Amino acid sequence: MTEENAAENRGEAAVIASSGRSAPAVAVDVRDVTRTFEARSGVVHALSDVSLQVAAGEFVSLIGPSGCGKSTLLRLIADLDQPTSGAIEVFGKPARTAREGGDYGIAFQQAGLLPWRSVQANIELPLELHGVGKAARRERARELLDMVGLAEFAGHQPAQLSGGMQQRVAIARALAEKPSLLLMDEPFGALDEMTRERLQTELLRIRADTNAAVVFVTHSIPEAVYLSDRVVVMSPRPGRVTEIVPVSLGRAADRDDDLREDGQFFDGVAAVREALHSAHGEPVESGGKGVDLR
Ligand SMILES: Nc1ncnc2c1ncn2[C@@H]1O[C@H](COP(=O)(O)OP(=O)(O)OP(=O)(O)O)[C@@H](O)[C@H]1O
Repeated sequence: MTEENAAENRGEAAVIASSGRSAPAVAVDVRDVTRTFEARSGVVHALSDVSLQVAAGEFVSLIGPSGCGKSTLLRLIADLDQPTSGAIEVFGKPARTAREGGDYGIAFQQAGLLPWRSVQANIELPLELHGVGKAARRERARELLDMVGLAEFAGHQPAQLSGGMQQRVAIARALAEKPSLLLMDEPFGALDEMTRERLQTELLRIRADTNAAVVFVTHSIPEAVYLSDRVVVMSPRPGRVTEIVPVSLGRAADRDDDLREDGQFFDGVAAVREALHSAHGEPVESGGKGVDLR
């Protein structure tokens, strides 16, 4: 794929950014990052010399076997943890500054909603923490509830919603501050296949509307291919980036459910599958630990 095609796939934000008229073209810049943990059993080398750039407006998935450091990398980008060595910048700023400035929203596998707050109050929470006034908070929450199709459930408690609905609330909350970057760690991992597909399509639409860059951790190859501009394939621990597979399925706004039965989609799935198996040093026929080949 040519750079122009890649830029086109990444969407307008990257194009605007590369022309120098808008925000920095690079949303995330990870340089030579290593993370080791001191565990009881000894030193755990979670990440080794990882470098990765994500452009503004680009959707990048991280895929690799269980324990290869995907969540660790996401947490480092989010400034929830610090690298042992190396550096991370988010929109040209240290990760901490980006966190304090609310430059990114974050969503995990468990929706993580506060059970005692209503759906609307959960969505308003990041705005409340940053001192946004009541009327503005309410208006933004209403917009987001519309966006994720939950306007009627504003006053419900999280426990009254299904898992998929709760995850939509979590995505709405992550979008509350109009972040230019979304960090998502297996956000659809706990959902049934139908709900998962629906939310994938919804995420594509939200991304087309907001032009946010996304770093998305998943175990599912089809999910990574359906959503991404590029799929970053990681090796078993210590996690390294072994290959970056470009996906040529067009802009988020042009992707829909029919794509799941398209030859180009299957080609993308095959390319990621092969890259994963090379990273494991395994023949393509066998399943990789912790990776969903469906
Ligand atoms: N706080 C910690 N202390 C010790 N070891 C840790 C810590 N956090 C992560 N690890 C180890 O680092 C490695 C990478 O973990 P991480 O959760 O990033 O992997 P992952 O690729 O996200 O795994 P999975 O796909 O199973 O969620 C694992 O071996 C894990 O046990």
